[in-house]
Amino acid sequence: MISNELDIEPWRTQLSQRGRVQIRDFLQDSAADRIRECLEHDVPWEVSQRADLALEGPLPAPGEDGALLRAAYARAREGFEFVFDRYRMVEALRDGRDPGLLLHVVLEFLNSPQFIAFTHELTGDRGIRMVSAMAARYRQGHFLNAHNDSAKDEDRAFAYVINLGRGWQPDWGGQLQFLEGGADIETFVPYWNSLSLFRVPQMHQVTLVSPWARDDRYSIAGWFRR
Ligand SMILES: O=C(O)CCC(=O)C(=O)O
Ligand SMILES: [Fe+2]
Repeated sequence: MISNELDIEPWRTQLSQRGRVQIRDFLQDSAADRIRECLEHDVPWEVSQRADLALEGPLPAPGEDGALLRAAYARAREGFEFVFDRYRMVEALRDGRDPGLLLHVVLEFLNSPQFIAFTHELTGDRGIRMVSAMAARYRQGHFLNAHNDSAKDEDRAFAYVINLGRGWQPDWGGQLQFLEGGADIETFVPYWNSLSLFRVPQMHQVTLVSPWARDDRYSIAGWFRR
């Protein structure tokens, strides 16, 4: 599934020195295409909002989610906020939902001995023993404000994002932006089939996807966990 042309060494060095790296052309083209097809056509998406605001009912159709977005923007003025669509891969596989969905195979691959060995080699952290995953779809106007990915009940060593928005352009928004003291220190544009990887905890955000973005910002993301 991972590109055969990937030379890990320079990325390992950059990751250990800077704590973050973006690797282009990460998956084999055919794997990226197939996963993207699944994300676009087969995944039963749900709205992801702050848990204390759990939205009732079905996902609003694109263009009919204006009220939801306006309310989230108002709350974002006051504190941490996010809106995007997600599919919880770990829970879905565990609960036997959506049999035959390609994402189940992806989750199994991410937890295969081969991929865990790859995480050890790339990060130098041999304590990593599992990879969590969720699929995400940021449509126009979606965002995820600053947070650091630390969790009380999970030992997250690194966060990863496999980006599957086609032909992504810098002016389409949806950038993964790293922050220090409230200022941006580095920005990763979510280019097609790139892997963004960074040490946790680290402040970061996903900026608003532009109204003129010609694709949705699809991704598979999660954590390399100890
Ligand atoms: O999609 C991204 O680039 C980052 C997503 C993220 O920060 C998260 O889901 O915690
Ligand atoms: Fe995050």
